[in-house]
Amino acid sequence: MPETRLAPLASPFEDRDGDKLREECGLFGVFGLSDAANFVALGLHALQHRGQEAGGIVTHDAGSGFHSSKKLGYVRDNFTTAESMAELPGRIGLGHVRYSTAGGKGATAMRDVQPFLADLAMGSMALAHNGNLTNALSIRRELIERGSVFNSSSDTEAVVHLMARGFHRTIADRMKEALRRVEGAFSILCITENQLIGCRDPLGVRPLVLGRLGKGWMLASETCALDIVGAEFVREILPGEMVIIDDRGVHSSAPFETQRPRFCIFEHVYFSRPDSVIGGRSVYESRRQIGVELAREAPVEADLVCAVPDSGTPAAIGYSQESGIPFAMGIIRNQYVGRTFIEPTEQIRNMGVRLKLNVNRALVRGKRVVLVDDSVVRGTTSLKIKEMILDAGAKEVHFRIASPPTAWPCFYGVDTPDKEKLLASHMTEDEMRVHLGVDSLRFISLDGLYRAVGEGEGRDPSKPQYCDACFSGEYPIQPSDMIESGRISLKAAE
Ligand SMILES: O=P(O)(O)OC[C@H]1O[C@H](OP(=O)(O)OP(=O)(O)O)[C@H](O)[C@@H]1O
Ligand SMILES: NC(=O)CC[C@H](N)C(=O)O
Ligand code: SF4
Ligand SMILES: [Mg+2]
Repeated sequence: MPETRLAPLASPFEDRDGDKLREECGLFGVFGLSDAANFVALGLHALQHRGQEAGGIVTHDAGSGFHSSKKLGYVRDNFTTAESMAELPGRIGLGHVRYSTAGGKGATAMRDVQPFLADLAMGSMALAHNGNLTNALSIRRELIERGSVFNSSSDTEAVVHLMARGFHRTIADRMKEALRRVEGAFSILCITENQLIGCRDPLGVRPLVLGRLGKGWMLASETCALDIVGAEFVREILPGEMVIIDDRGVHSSAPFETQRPRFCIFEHVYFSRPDSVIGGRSVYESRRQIGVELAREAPVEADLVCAVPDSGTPAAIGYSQESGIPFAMGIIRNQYVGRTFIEPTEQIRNMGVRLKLNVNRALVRGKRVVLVDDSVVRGTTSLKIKEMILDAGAKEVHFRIASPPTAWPCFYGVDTPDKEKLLASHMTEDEMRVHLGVDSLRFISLDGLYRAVGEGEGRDPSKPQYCDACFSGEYPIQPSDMIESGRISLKAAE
């Protein structure tokens, strides 16, 4: 018989060292609509940018109980046929698209794909998570010692086991009890045989919104997922709030001690879709405004403003509007390359961004070009694009970046390279300019970014309004597992 081994205990929360800032996960839950799985599949499709490794849907049908389907890859390839939907009957549904932040290196293993379906003493439930738990490893260790048998290498599974071992009588109360024990960032959805439950961590690091369609309710990571099914946006779930949705409506409670919210500012910069609305602000408008602030902070004489598409586009438009320099499509994106393009051979891997982006040679020849991108992480994209654009005959290249230098890793649901691989962790802005070989390079200031997302006075250093740890190194939640294992030493932890 072939041997089956679970990953060794130490591996689940190793630094995954992705190449880039990888997105997070997307959540979509439906209550009270027949064929809920159809809505879930559409909602997940709208949230595909948040995770492309895998997707899963669990439904509950009053007659036949729970049904689950979990697959690696895109929603469009796995959940679009009538047959795949027929396997998921019921009027309660929960879906998840995943980009892993915990678990073994490499591609997502099937056993880590969410939602997790579990039988508890009082009934079955399915649970899905966006975020990352910073004390999952120590909880896992403790629970394994007490006899829990973990089936995945995901941090999220700790919540399931805490719920299974809880003292309370209802699933919602068990969930509260479990979530009071975990630390980190979480927007979590859970379905039972008669409820859809949603909860945001006390700091509200990750998003979660409530929508309504006819007699049905929805909870989703972003409003763009409500739009795709024609649902009305009702409101955001508040930081630290739990909502329980059943046939009588939506019931809200506050299971945690109140804390000052610290929403992830990078959601505004990059992760969320530009057609989503966060905190009453259009993401597109925030990004355009970042471009406006950048043009004020870092003007330059040039002939064209071009975006590194797609995520740099709204900021490039803002830069152009404020500076008066015309916006043009100097870089064209191949729409058929996903965010995680399969790079089968070394030779193809080396082509890197060329697979996705190409320079509009006729346009940029002889021009002084301002290039606007949302972020510089390792600098790989910027380096390649600069080469391509100079090769096409541009006279000057000026990079303008719509976020401050990314110098610190994220522990709250975004997979980041090791700190030393982040260009900004060991280079000043000017050293980066020399490294990238461009005529000028400027990042938006942290204050400028705060202003662009609606904080007119900028960042309040005594009470920052957002999580901005990847720029500031000020972590609002201790990454306990990482500190305990000696893998990081942080400003905040020193
Ligand atoms: O400095 P780097 O390490 O190259 O990382 C920064 C780049 O990575 C992201 O783009 P990516 O190509 O990953 O995806 P996108 O299509 O979502 O912009 C981001 O938008 C930057 O362009
Ligand atoms: N990116 C995320 O939000 C991931 C959720 C969870 N930590 C996982 O790895 O599956
Ligand atoms: S560290 Fe950065 S990416 Fe992570 S939650 Fe905070 S702001 Fe967002
Ligand atoms: Mg990009």
